[in-house]
Amino acid sequence: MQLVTSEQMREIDQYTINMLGIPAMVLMENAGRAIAEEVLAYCRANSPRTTDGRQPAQRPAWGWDWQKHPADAKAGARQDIQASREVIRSDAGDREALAGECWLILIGKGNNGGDGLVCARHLADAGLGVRLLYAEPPESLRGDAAAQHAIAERLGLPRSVYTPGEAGTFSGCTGIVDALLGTGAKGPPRGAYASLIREAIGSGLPIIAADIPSGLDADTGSLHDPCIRARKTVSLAFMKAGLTQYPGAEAAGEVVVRYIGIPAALPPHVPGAGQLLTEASLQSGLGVSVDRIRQADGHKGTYGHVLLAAGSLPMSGAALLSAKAALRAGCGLATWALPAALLPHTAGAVPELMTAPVPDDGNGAWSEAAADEVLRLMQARDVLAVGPGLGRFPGEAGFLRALWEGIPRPLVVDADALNILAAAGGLAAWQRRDAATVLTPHPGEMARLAGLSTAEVQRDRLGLARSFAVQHGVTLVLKGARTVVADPDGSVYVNTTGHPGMATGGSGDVLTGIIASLLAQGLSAIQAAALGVYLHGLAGERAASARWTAGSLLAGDIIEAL
Ligand SMILES: NC(=O)C1=CN([C@@H]2O[C@H](COP(=O)(O)OP(=O)(O)OC[C@H]3O[C@@H](n4cnc5c(N)ncnc54)[C@H](O)[C@@H]3O)[C@@H](O)[C@H]2O)[C@@H](O)CC1
Ligand SMILES: [K+]
Repeated sequence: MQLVTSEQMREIDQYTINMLGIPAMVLMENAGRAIAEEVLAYCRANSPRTTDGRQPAQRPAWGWDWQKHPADAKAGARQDIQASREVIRSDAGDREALAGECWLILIGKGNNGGDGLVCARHLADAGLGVRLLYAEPPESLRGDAAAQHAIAERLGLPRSVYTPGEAGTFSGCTGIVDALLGTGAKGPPRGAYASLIREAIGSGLPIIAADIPSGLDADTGSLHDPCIRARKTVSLAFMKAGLTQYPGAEAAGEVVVRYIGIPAALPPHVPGAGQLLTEASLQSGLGVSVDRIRQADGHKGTYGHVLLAAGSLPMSGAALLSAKAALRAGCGLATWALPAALLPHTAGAVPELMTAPVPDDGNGAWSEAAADEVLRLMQARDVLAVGPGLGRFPGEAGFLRALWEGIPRPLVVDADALNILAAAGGLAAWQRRDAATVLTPHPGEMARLAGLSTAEVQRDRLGLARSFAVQHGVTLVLKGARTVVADPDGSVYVNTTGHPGMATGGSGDVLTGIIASLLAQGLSAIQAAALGVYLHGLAGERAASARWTAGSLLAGDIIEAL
């Protein structure tokens, strides 16, 4: 599924209206109607007055649901048809059930407010009580939004203009539609918008947001103060990038992307902000399947050989987790290069794993000289993963630089290897590698690599990942909820799988092993990184739901679920 920024959405709107000739009023009509359908669906699923015995929609405890664009998949088209049928049903049968509902529609003065006015009209027709609350006097509306206001006036929809602090603003209401600010918003909500948002949140009523929650930065997912907290957000035409990233994803609640007549194919001059990683987009966009098929006549050599330079006396488990994950992700062989002193303590822990002890003066630590042995081992291996549990040690920069420059094969750099890279001047000071290079930082490691604070990294994860990958010619996996994967060619992917229980020690080591394994099986850097984060998240979800609660999930469980 395509992600867009506000600016890109504006260009797409303009192209659709001016170049294709689809009238803006048609788009607004479709948008408002789609939002109304989502309000009705919400009412039916949550109202005690629902009498037709249908099960309320199960809201996922995390993640989001979205309605697929009809062009995305046949399943999506079916959902759209079903949504229309439900409205017909409501016209005929549910009026009584919906009659107790009274929704307050918050109207801003731009086109987002226009969408709210269309929504109100459809809700009233479906039998809901509606009240319009304008943030500013309706005379301030222009263009299509003003035309929608005039229609609402002729229909006699009850309305008032917001007065801060006035008693009774929300009394008798069962829900709120937030149509205050959309993709045309600039900066934190000002004036009446700010106080109305605060009062709406304070009312405790369920809120459904039109396009984006007002106060959200639609590009980055950071929140202005104040920002609407929605139960559901109806993203129009395309998913706005900021809805995928925390804290925006939290403020948006369940996200539903609805088709409003804007073609699914982007205009030629609009690049898009990225793609959501789903099974469908992995297959169609990146040409990889989640099902890893084995050849009938394949042998262990067919699926590649991973070398792992990892582990030190206090952190040998990190290497074992990476190695086992690599084997579970399907590589034919894995060898662990380890400081020799670790061998007696770890031999046989993963029986399928080969070991290659590296001289260490008996201290269980790495040294600059150890790079020679890793380089020698790499002559007969396909991929090197370096970092998990590596530790910091004298000569570390020389060690890593020797591997970085001396290995003409794919390289996965994680954990302490990333910290070594950052301490040695960052990527600006290192030459570009020709072979695939995948970096897998968590936000703290990313901050060190990019010379930023962790908060700065988290403020615009998509933008930073893209610019870093392009600037340094590496494939970047910026971990965290909704992991971002960026390719040196500027393409960006946002993962959709994962589970809060995966926030546990060793989870990243497992991911490193999976990505290295997929590289060894011949996938490109972006294929391996994208499929790797998708599978890692999916395995985490399965491990959590099958046997464990979120809090008790261990990294090893993710490997078992692979
Ligand atoms: N033709 C189109 O372009 C379509 C637009 N659509 C809707 O229109 C929205 C975009 O509409 P607009 O571009 O008119 O913009 P918005 O409706 O998002 O808001 C812009 C208005 O809010 C004011 N404003 C901006 N930032 C503010 C802030 N921080 N505090 C207070 N006021 C602020 C501006 O002065 C402007 O009047 C989309 O999000 C979507 O909901 C849909 O109707 C589909 C078609
Ligand atoms: K909104």
